[in-house]
Amino acid sequence: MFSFFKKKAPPPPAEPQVIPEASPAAADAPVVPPAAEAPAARSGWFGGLFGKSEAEPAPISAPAPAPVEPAAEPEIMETAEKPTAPRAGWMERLKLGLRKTGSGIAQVFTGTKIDEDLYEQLEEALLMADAGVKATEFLLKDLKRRVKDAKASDPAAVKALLVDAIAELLAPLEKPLAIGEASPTVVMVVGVNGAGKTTSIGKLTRHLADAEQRVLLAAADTFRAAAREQLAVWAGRNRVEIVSQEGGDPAAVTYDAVVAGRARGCDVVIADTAGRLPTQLHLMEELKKIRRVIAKAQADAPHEVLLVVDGNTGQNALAQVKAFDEALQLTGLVVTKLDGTAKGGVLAAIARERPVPVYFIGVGEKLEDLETFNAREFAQALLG
Ligand SMILES: Nc1nc2c(ncn2[C@@H]2O[C@H](COP(=O)(O)OP(=O)(O)OP(=O)(O)O)[C@@H](O)[C@H]2O)c(=O)[nH]1
Repeated sequence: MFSFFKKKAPPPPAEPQVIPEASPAAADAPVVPPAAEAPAARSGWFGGLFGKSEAEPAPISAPAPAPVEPAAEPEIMETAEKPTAPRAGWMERLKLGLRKTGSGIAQVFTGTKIDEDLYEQLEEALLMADAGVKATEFLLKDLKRRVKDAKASDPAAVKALLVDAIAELLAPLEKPLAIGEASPTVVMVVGVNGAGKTTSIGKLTRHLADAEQRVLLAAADTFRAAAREQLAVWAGRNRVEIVSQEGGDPAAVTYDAVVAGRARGCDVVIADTAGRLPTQLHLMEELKKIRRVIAKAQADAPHEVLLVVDGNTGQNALAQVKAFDEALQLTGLVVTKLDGTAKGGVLAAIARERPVPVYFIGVGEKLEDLETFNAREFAQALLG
């Protein structure tokens, strides 16, 4: 398992870089090289994550230079790099973010009696937080048992037992993203429009690059120029390479990227796919094709298929998890926008109904606003 963030000063902003055309000869796929500067020491957030040891850092050789030209900078990046006042600790941000979800639940425990009324209010509060019927029923039953076993006699003690119950329910979702067993580790990222895929890839790439991992991004959204530009800007900021192509087949771009990643000794290849609804069957077929084609480029890949879901969408997020999992056999989730949601209870619903591991949670728009998921901390933040 790996440890949580050690906050680092943000790196100086790099110039946005070109998105070159993907070449038919995959091994020679044009890539934008990372800026030729020494990578940061491996000391950060992903410290224990990689297969390679501290003593043997991954070799990072400078790739052949490629022509660069500036890409238009989308608004998001400006937000990401604005100087800000010192940030509250991420737990504070999560607590603040989940306050809208948690206040209704915490309110239940302000009385003096443990009675049926308390459990009814709690049921209502959990449903309002989008925990869903199944998880709500499960939690109520589990809580009643805990209260009986502990002979709890005041609501504050019941609240503490609810934290335990939620933490235990969410615990199966805790799993680290393993990088380093395959070379490269191929990560395919999917989700509906605007869920936060590209932003999360940017954040993840930053931490991988900080940990001396050589990353290659595949811009598999070949139709939306802004999406490619946004990814290119993240790539530039993170000093990593990118394979991109205007128009054409997203599967071909991804194939090129994986083959190029292998040829160039990259540690990680991350494919950013275009947003789509699971009801858009032809677009879901396109994702399946990308998945198949990745396996042709590298037999055991993709090693990770990550769904990015917007935590604000509550029960809809659960529906997305189910649909994308059925189509693509997800290996993990990134749950974004937990920094201001009234629907944070959806993680309980996911744990109960489709327990796909939550690798990361997004708690803001900035590069550092990505955290590994910890069930107990989440439960504590939820109930303040
Ligand atoms: N508050 C908050 N905003 C976030 C978070 N993650 C992403 N966002 C914002 O959500 C918006 C959409 O993010 P994108 O990364 O562009 O989403 P996407 O899934 O790549 O979108 P498409 O390419 O259109 O499918 C942006 O404004 C991000 O800044 C988060 O954890 N918290």
